[in-house]
Order: sequence, then C-alpha cells, then structure tokens
Amino acid sequence: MAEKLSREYAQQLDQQDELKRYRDEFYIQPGTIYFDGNSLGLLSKRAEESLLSMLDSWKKFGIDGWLKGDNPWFYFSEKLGEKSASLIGADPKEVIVTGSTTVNLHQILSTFYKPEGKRTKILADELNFPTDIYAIKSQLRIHGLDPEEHLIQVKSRDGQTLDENDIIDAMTDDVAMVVLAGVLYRSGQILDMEGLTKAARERGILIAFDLCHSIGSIPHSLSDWDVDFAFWCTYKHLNGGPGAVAGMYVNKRHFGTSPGLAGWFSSDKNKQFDMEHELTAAPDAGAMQMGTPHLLSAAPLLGSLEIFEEAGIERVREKSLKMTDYMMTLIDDELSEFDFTVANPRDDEKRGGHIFLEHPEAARICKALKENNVIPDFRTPNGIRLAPVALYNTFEEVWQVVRILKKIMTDEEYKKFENKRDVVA
Ligand SMILES: Cc1ncc(COP(=O)(O)O)c(C=O)c1O
Ligand SMILES: Nc1ccccc1C(=O)C[C@H](N)C(=O)O
Repeated sequence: MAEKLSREYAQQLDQQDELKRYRDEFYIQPGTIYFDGNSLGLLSKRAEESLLSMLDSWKKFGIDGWLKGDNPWFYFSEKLGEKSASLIGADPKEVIVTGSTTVNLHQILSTFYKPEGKRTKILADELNFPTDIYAIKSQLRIHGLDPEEHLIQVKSRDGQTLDENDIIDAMTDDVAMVVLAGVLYRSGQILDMEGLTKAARERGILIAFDLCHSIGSIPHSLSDWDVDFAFWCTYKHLNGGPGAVAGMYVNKRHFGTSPGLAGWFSSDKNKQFDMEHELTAAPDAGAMQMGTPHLLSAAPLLGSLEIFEEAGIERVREKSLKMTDYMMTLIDDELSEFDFTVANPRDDEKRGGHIFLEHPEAARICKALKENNVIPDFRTPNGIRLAPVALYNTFEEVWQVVRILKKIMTDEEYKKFENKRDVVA
C-alpha cells in the first residue's frame, strides 16, 4: 500500500471498495464533491426510473392505476414498508411508508401517549432536532398539559453528546413515553437504542426513536430490541428525494390500537370502500395512515430501496465506518494547527454516518468549501457536517476534501465571506 496520507493510498482504498459500482448509479455533478447526503441524498437512476414508471401508470391507467400495473397504488405504501423492514430489523407488517417525520411523530403521540394518573410526562433530550420537540410540546398542550412541567429534556454533559445513564436516570415513574433520536443530527452520536429500550420496558415506559439520521446509514434490530415505535424521513441516507414520503414502525405488540389521527386510509384494505362511518382499522402498522398516499413523492423510494436490498446495509455501514475513520485520520494529521475540533464520537459503536467539525469560523468555512465545489452543511452556531456516503462517495473525495479544507485555512480563503448562515443552511 502507498503511504497513508497520499492520494495514491485513497485511490487504492477505492480500488478495493466492494460497493464502488454503485457510484455510477447516481447523478453526481461533474467537478463537485457532494458531502451532504445526510441532509438530502442524491438522485439515483433507479429512483428516477421508479418515479417515471409511476407517472407512466397514471398516463396509461388513470383511475385504474389504483389496482393495475406493476405497482398498484392502493398497496404501494405497504409495499414500500415491506421493502424498508430489513433496514430497521422489523417484520414487514410493522412498517408503513406514510406522512412525514413530523406527522408520524404526531400520529405516534396521538395514538399511544395516554397520560394517566401520575404517568403524564414525556422524556426527550436537549439535543434533538427542533421539530420533534415542537411536536411533543404541542401534543402536551392538546392534552391540556404545560410543557414546562411535563416535557423533561435530558441535558448533555458536553453540549454534543448524551450519556445513556443520564437518560435512564430520568426514566422515573411519572414518565409515560420517551422520544429520542437513534443518531443525533449534529454530533452523529449513535444512542444505545437496545439498552435504552430495555430500561424503558423495565419501567413500564413506551419508547419511540427518530431514525432520520440512522436509517440507511447503520443497521437496526428494532424487533429484537423490542422498541415500541420509530419514525424517519426518507430523503437523507435513503435518497428518496426532497419531501419524500416518510416511514413509521409500530411494534406488533401494539397492533389493534385505534389510530389517534384516523382517516379512511387507516382502514382495513378490504373494508375501505364499504364507505362505512365506523372505521375498521388495518390490523397492522397500516392503521397509522390517514389520507390518500402522496404517490409521486413515494415513487422514487422503490428504486432507491432496491439499491439497499442489493448492496446490503451491513456493507454500507462497513464502508461508511472506513470512510469516516479515514477522514478523521487525515483531519488529525493535516488540520491540527487550525483550531478544528472533531466533535463526533470516535468509537465505531458510537459514530454515525457523518463527521462533525466545530470551528469558530464554521459558517464562512462552509461558504469557502462551496466555492471550492465541496458541499457540506453548516449547523449553527459553529458546526460543519461532512458526510462521505458509502453508496456514492469515494475515499479519494475524502482525501480531496481534507486537502481543500487545509488550503482554505492556510490561504485564509474563508475571510472573503461573512461568518453568518444562509436562510437555509
Ligand atoms: C432528527 C430529525 N427529525 C426530523 C427532521 C425533519 O422532519 P420532517 O421530515 O418532518 O421535516 C429532521 C430533518 O429535517 C431531523 O434531522
Ligand atoms: N428537511 C430539510 C429541509 C431543508 C433543509 C434541510 C432539511 C433537513 O433535513 C435538515 C436535517 N434534518 C438536519 O439534520 O439538519
């Protein structure tokens, strides 16, 4: 092998890469290094084809598309749910593709959060993505409860990560439900979903995980871990496209609970067109649906999930770990003089799919990266997220990004820009 810090070494890693053929399946802008697949994944040719095929079925069949063609629309959400199940380690019937992340959390809370007696509180943390916290607070208010008192947000000791022991200590007998992320959106820390679930179960508390940053990035075993609920978006690591339809998992133990937010697509499929005013809900996770599925925003997922079926989430994870490990080695070696802090966990068991660098000039360093055709994202106040994605990025790109960062710092290129975020960062 070539010397570890050389470009040749990166090229050798690419030659040995078992997943390298998938890069050609994606639309990559020539001359651009896209390291933002943890915010919005790139379009693949297969996702484009499945979207075009959905349009074609509309063209050909009109209303009959509900039951005709290769992918009858009436069963499409269930089909996508089945195809997502292996990514989270669930039974196919426990998964449905529907709604958005935020809507699905609302549905989970509306259905399963039942404050009773002393058990009224929802336990979350102070590092989760804001939408989850907004949804929880609004649900508490719907129940006439004051979020100040009934939402507990576990504190981070270092501002970046959570200590599972602190979360477990907060699982007191006044907590009804826990809502946490599987992987934190800033530091990329993987929470011990298995251990947290076990602790919650032992205490009679329900637990839900937001898998936005973990699905398609790391493997899960939700059924084995006995997690109650999960919800996720499909536009990041799953490459479903901007605003793609989201997903939800409901442990089969909870099948038969009436949906809190019901609609006619919550129905048992064979009953739906009886048009009765008494809902007979689907016997599985399908009951969590509300109205007509957003088929055009779901269609790309079919092609995208096929890529995951073929590539295998274990292999995706293995390459992702190699890439982020390699990136940290290069950062330690090349950028040590520039005041960067690697703020993601370094251990393999705790590190998700992206690198999180902190720097006081982060906003304008991101602008300089973009000027150099590298796409990162900035998270206020001082975070740079860099995601080398296993299905379409290369080790050579990792090498290039660190080199470009070094040039931006050495030549003070970032000083051309204002240290302020854009409207969409
Ligand atoms: C952890 C997490 N939850 C939720 C969301 C967003 O929710 P929605 O897909 O409903 O916009 C994001 C990103 O946008 C996220 O990172
Ligand atoms: N949905 C979006 C719409 C516009 C811009 C970004 C997003 C994101 O998904 C951000 C992401 N959740 C994050 O981890 O910061």
